Amino acid sequence: MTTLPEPAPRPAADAANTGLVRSVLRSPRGAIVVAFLVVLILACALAPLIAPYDPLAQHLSAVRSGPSGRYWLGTDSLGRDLLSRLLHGGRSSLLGVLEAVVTLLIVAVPTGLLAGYLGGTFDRIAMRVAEVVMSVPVIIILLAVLSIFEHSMTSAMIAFGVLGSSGLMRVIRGSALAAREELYVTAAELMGLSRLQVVVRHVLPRCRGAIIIQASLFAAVTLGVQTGLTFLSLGPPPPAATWGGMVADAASVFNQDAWMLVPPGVTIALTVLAFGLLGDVVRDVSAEKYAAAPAARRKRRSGTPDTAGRPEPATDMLLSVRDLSVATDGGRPLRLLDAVGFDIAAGETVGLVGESGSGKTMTARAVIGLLPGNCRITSGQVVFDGSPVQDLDQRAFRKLRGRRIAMISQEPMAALDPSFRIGSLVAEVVRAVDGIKGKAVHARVIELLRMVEIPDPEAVARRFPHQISGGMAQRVAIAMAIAGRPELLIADEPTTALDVTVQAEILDLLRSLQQQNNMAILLVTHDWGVVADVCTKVVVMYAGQVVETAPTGEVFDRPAHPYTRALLLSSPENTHVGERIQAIPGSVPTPQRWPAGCRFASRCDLAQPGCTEGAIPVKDISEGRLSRCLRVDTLLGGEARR
Ligand SMILES: Nc1ncnc2c1ncn2[C@@H]1O[C@H](COP(=O)(O)OP(=O)(O)OP(=O)(O)O)[C@@H](O)[C@H]1O
Repeated sequence: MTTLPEPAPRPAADAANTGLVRSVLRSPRGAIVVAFLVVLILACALAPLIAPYDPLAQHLSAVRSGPSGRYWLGTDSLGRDLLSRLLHGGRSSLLGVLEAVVTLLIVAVPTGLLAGYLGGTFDRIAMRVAEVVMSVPVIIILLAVLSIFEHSMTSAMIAFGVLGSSGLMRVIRGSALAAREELYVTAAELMGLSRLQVVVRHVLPRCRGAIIIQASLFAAVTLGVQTGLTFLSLGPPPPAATWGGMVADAASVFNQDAWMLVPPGVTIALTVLAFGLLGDVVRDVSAEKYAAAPAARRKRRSGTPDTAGRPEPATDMLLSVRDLSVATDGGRPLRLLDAVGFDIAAGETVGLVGESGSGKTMTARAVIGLLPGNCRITSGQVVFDGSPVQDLDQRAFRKLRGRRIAMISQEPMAALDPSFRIGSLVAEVVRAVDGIKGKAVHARVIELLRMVEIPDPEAVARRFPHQISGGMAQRVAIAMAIAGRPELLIADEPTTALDVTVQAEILDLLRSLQQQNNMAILLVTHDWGVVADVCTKVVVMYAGQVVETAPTGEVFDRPAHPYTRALLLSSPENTHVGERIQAIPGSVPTPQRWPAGCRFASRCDLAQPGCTEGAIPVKDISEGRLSRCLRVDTLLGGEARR
């Protein structure tokens, strides 16, 4: 194995991994806002210690005195010290804001995360409830609460937090929906992490920026509402010091003494501004961070694998897929996989081949129990090590996934969460699949990185995903996949995103891991070179069906389906320099347009009228060879025109 080149550091992406708090503090606006809020909160919290006077004490000899050495901000109409009242009033105001924001977060964060991540019924119910809550007139509810719990600002603020939560819930749901599409979230699921672990570790951090922004804007609005309520004497009754009450006192004597309005007015305005600005700063910093992070999104795929033939699963096989059909949910289900079937023996490498859209990925995902949310298995069986697994619920499947069956994808970089160091990502999987803790985890992480032949694993473990090369990222993804010592590894085009030299290294690595661990591999690929290199058997898929199954050697010599033959002829490996690639005319029909009869007929030069008249049965040609073609005898007899 050749040594991997040292990856060039990519400084532009460093920001992506800097802590959000540190990034906020580094921005001048952020530093000023945070400093202001910290000083204000501390001053109000320490009011009993630092306020110069009792906020209720009346100094009748100094009524409306204006700022002076004795009363820094002056006094009100009863001679009470404005600074002391401001500090004490701030305690109840800021406490009220805290109560509302905490309520908001308690209600909105879990609901939004679960609605976005789980989708389905929970999402629909949560969204309907949110719509109802949003349509409720807030001020009426607050007045009702205050009339029931007289002068209880805490009750009003909790009610306000609940009423405000639907907005934040929808924002978080949107972020969670987007995060759910990230490859690294899928990868975490594939590695066997529980849903809670995936949500807390990979989805929640993606929503963190949105949560902070919305919470700080909500704090600004809450302060305004609360001041309004205390202004109307609906909060703590006089003579208690409140910011709204101070504004009300000042307003009543505004014509005689305008100054009294300045201390509470400026404090309220600055505090509202600070909360609002904090949200802005967090938004800007988050935008920079995510602009720097890898933007790869998981592409939605419509897959259709197949294999038909023997109705009974082979009991001596590690994996036996039989008549597996997958369709979309909903009123008009759309069939995406049609009676797919194939077997994989322990330690065997099977290539799943076909053009884009033929259903390879869907098959792979059905095997590992992670179909897209809108798809489900409608019939057939997936038998793993003798037990049917197609009906297992997610909890039961998680015991298999990452442990006995693992998967790696074609975009390793996108499968690694950019916010965590490599060591931490691998450790997370090790903890989940091995149940070990402490120093043993680090030792296993290094062992795994060594197994995938990463030079200087200690150093690589400390790097972030953007600081390693694509080839090294794929090695890390393989290390995570083999952490649970799987018996079956599904590799979905593991080398597509890599350059040729690195492709060869990764294939070598897969081959050597397979030999060391007797691990079976289902290799999804477009590349006949890869098939020839590592696969013992080939399953060819077209438009949601398996059209041919054959030992690798035989498929190259004598393809038993016109589609396989056309695929081979269109492969660059079969084209000589200066020769045109023999592209297959037309394209794979989408599941909406699958024709009756042979789905390849419109592109096939051997097609005859009988080919389009009805479903084509799978023919057993010889030991290990199946073909879904009526003209297979002609094809194998060499009468084909090309
Ligand atoms: N969630 C989905 N809902 C509806 N159709 C889907 C969904 N995912 C995939 N499909 C459809 O299923 C078919 C097979 O898709 P699949 O991704 O399995 O193909 P593939 O052979 O793996 O292609 P590629 O090599 O491009 O990944 C496509 O027609 C695709 O549009």
